[in-house]
Amino acid sequence: VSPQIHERLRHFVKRGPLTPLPNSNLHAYTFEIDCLDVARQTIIFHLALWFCYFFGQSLLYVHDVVAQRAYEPTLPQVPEGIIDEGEDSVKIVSLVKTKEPLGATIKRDQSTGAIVVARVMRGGAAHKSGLIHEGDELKEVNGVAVDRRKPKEILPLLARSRGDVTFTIVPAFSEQEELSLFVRALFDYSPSEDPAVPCKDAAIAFKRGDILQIVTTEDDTWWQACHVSGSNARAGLIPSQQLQERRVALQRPQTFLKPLFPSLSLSLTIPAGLRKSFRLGKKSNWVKEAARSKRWSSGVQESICPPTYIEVIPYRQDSEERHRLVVLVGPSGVGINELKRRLLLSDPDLYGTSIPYTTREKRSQETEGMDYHFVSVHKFEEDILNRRFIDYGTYRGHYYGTSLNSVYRVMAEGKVCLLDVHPCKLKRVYTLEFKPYVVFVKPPRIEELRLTRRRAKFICDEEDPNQVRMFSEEDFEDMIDSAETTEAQHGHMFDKVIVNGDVAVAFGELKADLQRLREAAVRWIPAEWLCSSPTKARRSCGLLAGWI
Ligand SMILES: Nc1ncnc2c1ncn2[C@@H]1O[C@H](COP(=O)(O)OP(=O)(O)OP(=O)(O)O)[C@@H](O)[C@H]1O
Repeated sequence: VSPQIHERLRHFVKRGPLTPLPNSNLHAYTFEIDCLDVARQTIIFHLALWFCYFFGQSLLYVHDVVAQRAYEPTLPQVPEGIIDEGEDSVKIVSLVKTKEPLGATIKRDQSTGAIVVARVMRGGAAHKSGLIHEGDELKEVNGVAVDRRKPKEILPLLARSRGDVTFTIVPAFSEQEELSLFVRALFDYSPSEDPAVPCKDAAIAFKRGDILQIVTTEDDTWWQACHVSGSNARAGLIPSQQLQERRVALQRPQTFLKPLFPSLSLSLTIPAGLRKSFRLGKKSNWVKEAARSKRWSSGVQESICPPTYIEVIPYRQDSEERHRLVVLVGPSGVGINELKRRLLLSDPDLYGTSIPYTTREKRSQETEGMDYHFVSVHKFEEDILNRRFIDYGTYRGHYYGTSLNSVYRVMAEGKVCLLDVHPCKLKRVYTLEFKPYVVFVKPPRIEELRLTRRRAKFICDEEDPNQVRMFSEEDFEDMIDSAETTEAQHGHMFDKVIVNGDVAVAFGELKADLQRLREAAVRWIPAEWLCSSPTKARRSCGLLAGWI
């Protein structure tokens, strides 16, 4: 039956739509059923045909509407001459005017003479439409140019309007649109794993270290941002700084807020420039305990806010200043010296390292300026007073330290200076002058540590390089524990995190990364290096005060 019905329908359609009789009830339609051979059809067939026709006709009608896109609203023509070449883009807003007023006031701008929207009343038709905003410049009302009229001449135009009122508007330049705030994300975010995101499709994923442009911070909880690099420039939702801080605060262990031994926190100064494996070796239980307390206490002082985003600005490097400071930080024994050694060997003309200062006696096999700069106690203390050390400390009655001079020396040779400092001392060089690139060397999971370090030994006494020992299970645990704390406290300063599992892989990654850094025309540097006062962006959204 259906092919026949289809055939009949086609026939009807060709002949044009059927017209119901004025008394349109079911029995009154004629439907030209004469074209069917009534004699050969049962009553049921007629009824089926009738229904199919009825719905079929509707279906064909809908098809035509969709095919011709006749459902789209038609915008009025933009009158010629109203908009000059190169002028701001206009928008045409059509509102349905009821008896209710539009809920907006207009005024003449004193400086430009333009007619602008002075106020949009909350809850009024204009406000509810979301299409008219304060500061919008009115060009036309219902096709009549208004830009040379007085406000009182425009009101009658509106009063006369019934039904649709069409406005031609130059949208106001909104402060919020002006927001051009770049941040580096300090955490990984995946909307698919976030049950709280209002709309997963409207959000964007990012990784720690990604540079994001914040487009709007109107919503306190969900900002809008887009990736600066990459093909997808679509803005999407990201957790706001406040939201992320709240989330981290909820996850943070209570001990973080309660230092165990606050009084010990400043008493430990770890010498710089020493082989850290030696530091690992000299750890006594007391030292370990104190080190733990130091982590929490300094953490509380420095990281009241959990790291969320850090404001950055683009910095164009000129070829003259390609060689900068590369700071390697990480827990003792993680492999910083190993990576530094491999970099120096791979390209001795490109990389150099700062030579530590010490007050201890030079040994026969040591060379001044190669192993250490050997100086007197008086000279060392003078340099301490003159703030010439990035980091210094004492061991067995001798001073050891890394001086700013030794960094300047390497940089003056046109080399990339590889510096290894305790993260607490990073602040000393975290300035525009040095523009450090900070690499955090992180241990892998404990299983991989056991596997990769099963034959590794480290020097455990600075005074005696022959004193070596193997890693213990406790060393691994301390390394992981310390890495977590360092990352939580100083992670906002890290440009790159390298996991040192397989040393060849870690070295390859570090080398390639430093190569990319040298070749990059633009670098994203912390805004705090350049602007001590709040930036325009900070003012406009009232955020990012201090570090975030
Ligand atoms: N990925 C790795 N796989 C195996 N052994 C490693 C790896 N990285 C480093 N080592 C070895 O671990 C030992 C300690 O490394 P290294 O001295 O570089 O650590 P460090 O971070 O400089 O330590 P410290 O800060 O305490 O001086 C060395 O014997 C080194 O060769």
